[in-house]
Amino acid sequence: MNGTRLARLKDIVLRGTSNGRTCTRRVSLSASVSRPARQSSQLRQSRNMSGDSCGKCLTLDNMNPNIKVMEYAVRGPLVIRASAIEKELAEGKKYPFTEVVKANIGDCHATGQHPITFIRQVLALVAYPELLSDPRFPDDVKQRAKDVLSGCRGSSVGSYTDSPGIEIIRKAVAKYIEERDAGVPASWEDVILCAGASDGIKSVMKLLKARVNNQKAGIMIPIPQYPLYSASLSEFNLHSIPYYLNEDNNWSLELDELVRAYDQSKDHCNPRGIVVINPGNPTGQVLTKENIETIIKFACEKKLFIFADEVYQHNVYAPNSQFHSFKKVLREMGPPYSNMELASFMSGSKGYMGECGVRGGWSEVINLDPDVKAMLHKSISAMLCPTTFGQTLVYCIANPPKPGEPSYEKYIDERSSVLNSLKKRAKMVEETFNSMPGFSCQVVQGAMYAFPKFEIPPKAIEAAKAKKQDPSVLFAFELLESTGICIVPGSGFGQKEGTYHFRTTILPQPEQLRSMLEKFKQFHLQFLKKYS
Ligand SMILES: Cc1ncc(COP(=O)(O)O)c(C=O)c1O
Repeated sequence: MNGTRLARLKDIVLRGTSNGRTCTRRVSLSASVSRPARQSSQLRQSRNMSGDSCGKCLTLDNMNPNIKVMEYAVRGPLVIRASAIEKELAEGKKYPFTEVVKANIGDCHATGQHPITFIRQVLALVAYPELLSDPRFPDDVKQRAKDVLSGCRGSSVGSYTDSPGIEIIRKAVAKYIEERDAGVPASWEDVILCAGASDGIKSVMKLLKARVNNQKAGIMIPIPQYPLYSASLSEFNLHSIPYYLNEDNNWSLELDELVRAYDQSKDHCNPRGIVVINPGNPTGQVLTKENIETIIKFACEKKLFIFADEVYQHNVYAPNSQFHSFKKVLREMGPPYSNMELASFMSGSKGYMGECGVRGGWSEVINLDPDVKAMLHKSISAMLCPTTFGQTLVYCIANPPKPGEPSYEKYIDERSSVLNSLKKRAKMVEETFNSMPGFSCQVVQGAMYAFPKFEIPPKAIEAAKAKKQDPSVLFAFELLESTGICIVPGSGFGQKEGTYHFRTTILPQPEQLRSMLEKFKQFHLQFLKKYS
């Protein structure tokens, strides 16, 4: 048969022996593979099976190198150790503490936050529509559940939905955005529902080509950053261009630094985008409108795609801070800025909802070239659809109880109680760290974290060096082993050379947080003594 002729192949079954046992493997080959390619593939497979006795096809040597270089500190080695300690405690092993406090991750319900009743009731009804006639559920809850079910094929959340999400929910999100942005129009066709903001961010980021004009494409990211960004950039083989937030000015984002970072990156990459996290994680700063205008002007001049991570838009605590969406500011600036490409991201995991495990969020992507937009939709369609529970959560956020509806008062009560308590905890954390010797903690204006700077004694730095660890990692491990408190070392987010930080959430409930901070203080004194 002609070697170049394409042959249509069915699945083939390969047989080999392993330790005397016969093993069989079904290998699905692509629909059109040239005959020589097929023969050599068969040969490789059979060699592997007989020679390497059913050895692994996928090894560290031949796997995707981009995944190997990925790091995600929020769930890194420290957290693995914390989980191991938790198990050991449950099995009766003795530690100088009785519980592990997971202050490493913004997982609200895991640290005792109560779910919002309205959200859970709507989720319950869409899951089990028989309850629609149950008098314990208020009418507005029933109506929201019916709305969602009417958008589901077969009136069941067990069906796939359109890939960008259920149309009535996308329309509700567009309306919500318009109201949030004081009437600046939003099109439902620019809204894409996603399985958490992480999913939305990655879907847009993967549109960027990894190499442009023979150079790696680069994305500007804040330092400190939320490690999803560095991890995703590694995964997509894109270059990180770090720009530093100014800690001395409450983690402000300054133009000079953007220009420096951009100019220095030009030798080794082709800058294509900029990520801004507002309110900031891990730094908790809330950008002013003027600040956002400056960033937009910079991005316009340098032709950068803007990724506005706005998942903490409900979490603003400082009395003189206010959330301004990038979309609103950009539209109000008029042309050419109002025509810039922007993707903004929102999540059901944060805010007053804290429904991290439900996996719901949205992206609003504006001014995209229509052909690119078609590609984005094609790309997400390969993943079928975001979860219907995640979409239902989004519907509850976008269409919450209105004044006069039966759930309204309880909803407002629960929502304000979560947000007011977070505000108090933000203050408590900031004040405690600022009272500790060698610590400085900026005002937690928003989000769910504090990122204090602290001094580490030279002997501890040497001890860390001997272990090939960043000193912030040594501190965090010792804190965990002595107190059960799990935080994330500053090195996981990026920190200026010679400075040491860590990130803690403000999420433990007030009593637990108070006791955690007390233990933290005592540990710190012991640490200073140990390494003095
Ligand atoms: C800044 C930021 N962006 C995105 C996410 C991801 O959120 P989600 O749970 O919606 O994927 C997080 C989660 O902590 C975050 O802090």
